[in-house]
Amino acid sequence: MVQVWNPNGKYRVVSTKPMPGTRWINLLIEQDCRVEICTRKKTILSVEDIIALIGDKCDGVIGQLTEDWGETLFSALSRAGGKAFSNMAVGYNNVDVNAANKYGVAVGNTPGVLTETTAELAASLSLSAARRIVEADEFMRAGLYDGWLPNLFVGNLLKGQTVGVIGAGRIGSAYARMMVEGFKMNLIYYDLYQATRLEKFVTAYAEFLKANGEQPVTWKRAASMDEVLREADVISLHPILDKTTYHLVNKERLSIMKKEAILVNCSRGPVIDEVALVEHLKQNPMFRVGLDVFEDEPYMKPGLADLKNAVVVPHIASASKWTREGMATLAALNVLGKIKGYPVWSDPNRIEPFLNENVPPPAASPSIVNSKSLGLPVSRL
Ligand SMILES: NC(=O)C1=CN([C@@H]2O[C@H](COP(=O)(O)OP(=O)(O)OC[C@H]3O[C@@H](n4cnc5c(N)ncnc54)[C@H](O)[C@@H]3O)[C@@H](O)[C@H]2O)C=CC1
Ligand SMILES: O=C(O)C(=O)CO
Repeated sequence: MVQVWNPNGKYRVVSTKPMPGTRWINLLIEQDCRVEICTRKKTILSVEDIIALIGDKCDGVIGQLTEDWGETLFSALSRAGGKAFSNMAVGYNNVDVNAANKYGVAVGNTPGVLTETTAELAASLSLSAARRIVEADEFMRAGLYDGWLPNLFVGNLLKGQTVGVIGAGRIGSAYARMMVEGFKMNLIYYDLYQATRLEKFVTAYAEFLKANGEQPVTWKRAASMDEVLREADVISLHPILDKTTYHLVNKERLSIMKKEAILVNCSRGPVIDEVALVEHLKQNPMFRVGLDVFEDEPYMKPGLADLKNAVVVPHIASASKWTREGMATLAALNVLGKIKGYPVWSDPNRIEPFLNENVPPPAASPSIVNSKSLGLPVSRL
């Protein structure tokens, strides 16, 4: 149930799951690591399962967003001599960073490499919901199509409508750009910070459209999230999950959205109150959702699976081959960097040098979220 690579390696690195590609394994082996990969069929490993994997001596662990990395696991890792953990994910709401700090364990994540892939899935869900693709597909397969009809699966036109983005960070901004440029939608966004590059992009695109005699697109930074919910026709959620974003979309907020709006969630399930959402979908058949994430993954709240106005996929937003291999590489290099005493890369938004397969990666950890708390040195590169 454990696959071992380079058994005589000096440092023991455990991966709680097999991960795509082989580059991440090779990079670890080249730096004298013994790599142990858990191959158990059980999808979600418990804290006890992971304690058993850590054992008595473990220098670092690569883990998954389904695992509960809190006090118990960080103390177990620390007892085994480990100082490094990396999630194979950009989101790390499954990690208690304070507990990691207490045991001096560096916590890595994998930003950037999944930005476009995740935004593309959000765009796919937006289109699937707007054009009722899943419903129509089911209809065809059921043999119900008996000829073209003026009223068959009529959906929403995106062009000229308003796309709303909540959390215009890396992924939210990439999604906004796709929807604005791809479908000539106007943008309204809400974030704690100004998305300057996104604003500049939309302004430049508007100029381009105007110069070509077309209606220019517009953008607005909303003063509140409610403003986005009231005004947008398609709304996509891209904030981190923390105390401030738990149930950000609840019963009251659903009620202020347009009756024919589309809501997409590729962030984390608990950002939406899913029970309230199921009720809202039942009451408003023209309201549609595209969901990649769920409040109690892997489960859906009762009733959701029966609703035709919901498109649901199993947390696959980052699932492209290039991205998943890149995530594995970044996670492995986060752990390796700490083990080898390398500094932390100065800009986690500029991770390309780590992904170039033709040259060795920089001697740094690409992204350590608690580097400041641990006082880790920063790379000058
Ligand atoms: N479904 C999936 O497979 C994936 C999900 N994700 C999720 O997407 C999240 C975002 O990823 P990135 O864009 O790379 O992170 P990011 O840090 O670049 O963007 C997050 C944005 O949310 C904003 N934000 C934080 N609190 C907010 C609030 N209360 N209201 C509005 N905005 C708020 C931040 O200011 C920031 O701009 C991750 O934390 C993760 O949970 C990421 C990748 C794949
Ligand atoms: O990276 C993340 O946060 C995910 O959800 C998986 O890609």
